[in-house]
Amino acid sequence: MQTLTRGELDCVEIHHRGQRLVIADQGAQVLEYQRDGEPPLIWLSDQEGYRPGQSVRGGVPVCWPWFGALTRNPATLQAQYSLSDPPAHGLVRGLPWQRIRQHQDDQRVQLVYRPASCAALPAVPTLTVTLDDALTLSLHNHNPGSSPVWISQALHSYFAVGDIHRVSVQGLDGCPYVDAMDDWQRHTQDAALTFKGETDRLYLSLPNQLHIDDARWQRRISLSVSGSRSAVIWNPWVDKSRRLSQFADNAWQGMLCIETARVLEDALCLAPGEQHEMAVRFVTEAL
Ligand SMILES: O=P(O)(O)OC[C@H]1O[C@H](O)[C@H](O)[C@@H](O)[C@@H]1O
Repeated sequence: MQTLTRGELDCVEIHHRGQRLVIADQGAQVLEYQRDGEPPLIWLSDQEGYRPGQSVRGGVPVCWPWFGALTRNPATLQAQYSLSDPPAHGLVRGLPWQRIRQHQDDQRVQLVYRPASCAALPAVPTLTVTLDDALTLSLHNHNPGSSPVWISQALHSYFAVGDIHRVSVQGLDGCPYVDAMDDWQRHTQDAALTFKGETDRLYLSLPNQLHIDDARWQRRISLSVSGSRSAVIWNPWVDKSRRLSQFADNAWQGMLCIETARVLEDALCLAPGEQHEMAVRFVTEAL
């Protein structure tokens, strides 16, 4: 394990059992993850400035304690805040986090992160990053207060793909989703998901495994999930790519976000003293 900087951000780089992982302290954001002999598994923008206070475009930003626009969240969750201009994706992705524990042996490396200050946060988030023969991210919530707390969240994972036109997502068949590109209407997924334009959907009632089949790179990425039944699937396609910060005009062709989440009616309500854990493990195999 070694420390390094990317732009103005402090990071750690880990090499373990044929894998390379880079994590920024800011936001406890995984930036890079690659397995020897494979293309990157996690996508990272080549237009990134790595600035304090600004979420890095790519990697795995932690969206917490709300996902997306606050106004798209359940009313009980919105009512917890009186901010004039609440940021998209919550409060912590541009904050400094601290490494509060770390462990390394021959089998695994584990790093545990928490925001440097939780005083202004509604609960306490902890991100555990575990690298054994694969990468597992686990987002833990604890409500230490005396009132219930509503939270929506996502591990906003940007996956690297060979060509988005030749990608399909398996495991969604029959699942309901809300389509942000269709006036937030509800639909039901029929068959595998393929990509033919801007895609921004919130899926519900998911199974605990999804697969990204990448025909160009002949690779399947499997996501094994616990503590979550929802995910956001996003590709900005042509026009939105031009409007996005830190994002090349053609970058949409080589990325896909599947964001393990607790959104919409899958949002969390933590009773006083309650804890919750949501985890996702990324495994690859040849197609
Ligand atoms: O630009 P950001 O705030 O990082 O958001 C990037 C994207 O995140 C999610 O996937 C949302 O569903 C999209 O609507 C949004 O464009």
